[in-house]
Amino acid sequence: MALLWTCRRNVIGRFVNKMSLKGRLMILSSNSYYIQPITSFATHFTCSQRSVPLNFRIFGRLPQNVVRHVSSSNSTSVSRAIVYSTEDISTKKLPLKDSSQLAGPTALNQKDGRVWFHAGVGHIHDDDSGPPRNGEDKVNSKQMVKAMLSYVWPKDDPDIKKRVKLAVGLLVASKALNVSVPFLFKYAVDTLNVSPDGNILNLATASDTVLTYSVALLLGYGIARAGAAGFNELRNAVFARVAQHSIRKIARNVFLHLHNLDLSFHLSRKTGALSKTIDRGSRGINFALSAIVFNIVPILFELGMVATILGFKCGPEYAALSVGCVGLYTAFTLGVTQWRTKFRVMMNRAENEAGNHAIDSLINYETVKYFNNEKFEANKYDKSLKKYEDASLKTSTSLALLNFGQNAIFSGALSMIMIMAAHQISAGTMTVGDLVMVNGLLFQLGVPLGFLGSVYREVRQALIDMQTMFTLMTVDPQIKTKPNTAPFFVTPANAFIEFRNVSFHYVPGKPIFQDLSFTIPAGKKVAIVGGSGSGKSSIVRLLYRFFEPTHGEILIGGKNINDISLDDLRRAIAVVPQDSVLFHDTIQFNVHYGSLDRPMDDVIEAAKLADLHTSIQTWPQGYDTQVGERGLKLSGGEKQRVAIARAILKNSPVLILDEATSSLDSITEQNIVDALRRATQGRTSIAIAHRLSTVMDCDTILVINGGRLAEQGTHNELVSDSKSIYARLWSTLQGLNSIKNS
Ligand SMILES: Nc1ncnc2c1ncn2[C@@H]1O[C@H](COP(=O)(O)OP(=O)(O)OP(=O)(O)O)[C@@H](O)[C@H]1O
Repeated sequence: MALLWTCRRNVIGRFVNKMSLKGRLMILSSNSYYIQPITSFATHFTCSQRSVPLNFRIFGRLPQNVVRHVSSSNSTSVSRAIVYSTEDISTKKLPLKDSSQLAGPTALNQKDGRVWFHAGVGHIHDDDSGPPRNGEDKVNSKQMVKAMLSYVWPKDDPDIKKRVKLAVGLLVASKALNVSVPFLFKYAVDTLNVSPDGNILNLATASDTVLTYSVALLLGYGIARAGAAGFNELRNAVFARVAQHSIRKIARNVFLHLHNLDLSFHLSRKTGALSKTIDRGSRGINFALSAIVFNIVPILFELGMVATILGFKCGPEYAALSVGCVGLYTAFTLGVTQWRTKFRVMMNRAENEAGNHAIDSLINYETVKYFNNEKFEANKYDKSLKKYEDASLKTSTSLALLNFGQNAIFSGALSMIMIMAAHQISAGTMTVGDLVMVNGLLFQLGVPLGFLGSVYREVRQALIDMQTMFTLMTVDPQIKTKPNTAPFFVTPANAFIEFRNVSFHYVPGKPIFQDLSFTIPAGKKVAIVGGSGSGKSSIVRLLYRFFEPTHGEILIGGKNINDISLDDLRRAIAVVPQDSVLFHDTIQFNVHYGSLDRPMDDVIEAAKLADLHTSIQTWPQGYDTQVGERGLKLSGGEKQRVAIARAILKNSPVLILDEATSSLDSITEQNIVDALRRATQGRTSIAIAHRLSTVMDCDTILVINGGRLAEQGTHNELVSDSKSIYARLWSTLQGLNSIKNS
């Protein structure tokens, strides 16, 4: 059953209108509910500052008017909401009078306190960059036109403006010449057909003047046609720079914007689809602009001219018929195109699906091979291709219908006008030249009209693409530098870190930290250990402000990291992540990436410290060795050493090593541990490791368990308490080592 929620008060952020999400309604108590997402992006489901209705489809039986005043203390829950059944939304809203009348768990047909529901407003997304999410309110047409104009009419670029003006001038000239063509033809025909006294001309006795005059007119006809085409092409050439310039500018801006968005945003999006959004959106601007300025407006302009000429020259019925024909033609075209759009959407979707599948499958080449799943992958790919094939067939068939209908309308109107003209010619009120002119004018009008369907469809698509892209531009990063934040420099001397009563979760209902507190003194080497999934890497993400705690504070140098600019904070921390992903470039580029303005000597020094330099020298191309996509041509250990080298090159007062040596053999690991000891001298360093042997010499070891700091101390202190988690971990490790060595 579909329900309407009206959020009354903003809880977390802005609500996304027209979205499609899946989640489950958690019932905490008789009047306390919250939405538990089951897809990652649904995490972003929030209420609006505005009242925004949203349809929910609940799987299971639900009474008509179900919940009133949904509330919960949980930060991700709806603080206050009213739920109505959809049957009532258009006419009257029927909230329950009393929240005590809430449907109980049985009525909600829920299991273990959960009701599964599917929410959606029926918005068709033909682009799997996904529906708008957190903070993404769809931009409206006005905002879009404004944004579009800012690129084609840039305030600070007179050259572009000049080009736009010139292009419009060329357009008017081209249309004026175009309309003059049938006139010149008419006069040429009349000159050759009718003598100055109004009788049929006998060409055998006609004077040379008649011939010269008609030749001049026909020459003019040719020049006008060529001129119209020439101006048209010139206009395209002049406008090309405007279009390309705006595409480049907007693509750059969107790209930069994407880099400013939160990690959580990127984790919930498909990267391929995002790049498509930029690509399609920026091209969409060009297309929509060109189509509107050089197609739709010119058609209207030409129709106006033709109708006026026909009205004055041949009579109002001609004007009415031609306008009527164009009106019917347009209505038919738009109607059928609208109907056909869904096939196009299906095609796009299937194409994206097939593309995503192909990429995913090829990226996982090795996994596919390890499990002999080539056939399975091919079948899955073929399923998407089949969908594409079906949709593509429907697109072609419906196009045939569109073309036929357009031709039928146009030919019918043309014949009627010709018959009317023939009557007038026989009555002597029109000449044969007039008939030729009417025919020419209508035919000329038919040429751009023939493109109307595809232009309309493409413009609609372009507008959707632009909307997706501009909507993306409206997404505000949740994590950003506060305005007027004063510069703050973390130095090795003040790089002490404190987590103060930090609570955090990625997904509501699954807390990662609860009241986590610890301090890391400046210049000390601290290790964080704990079971897999205990939240060790999450500590790093919180410190780096990739995510924000739901409660508590994180301080560096005695200052809350929220009060430090992201730039200052992130400059102070160098991270060697758990999965080191490299750029598809050379080793040198990848190490240099740690600090692009440092000289090559420093790059080599960092590589030496990371025990990488010797390996690099054994490769034929040395530092110019290509590492392959995501560094796939390097071994796990080599990748880790590149990541360590670039972190060393960054030269930050805080160095974080997240399982930085997990892929190394014992000798290399020992070399690196020694090197890191030197590199971390005088810096604050945090080492996350499963292999406790690598953290034995740390000044403090923090043991995380159950979202809290369970233990802390030096290795010896922790091992001496045989009941400690650390001691148990240590003895397990020792046991494993003795099995290995026996
Ligand atoms: N973006 C995310 N969205 C939802 N859950 C997440 C996300 N990132 C991590 N988690 C979950 O948070 C928990 C802690 O993850 P984290 O990576 O911090 O653990 P860890 O202690 O570093 O684990 P390991 O030792 O296995 O690397 C895990 O259960 C993980 O599944």
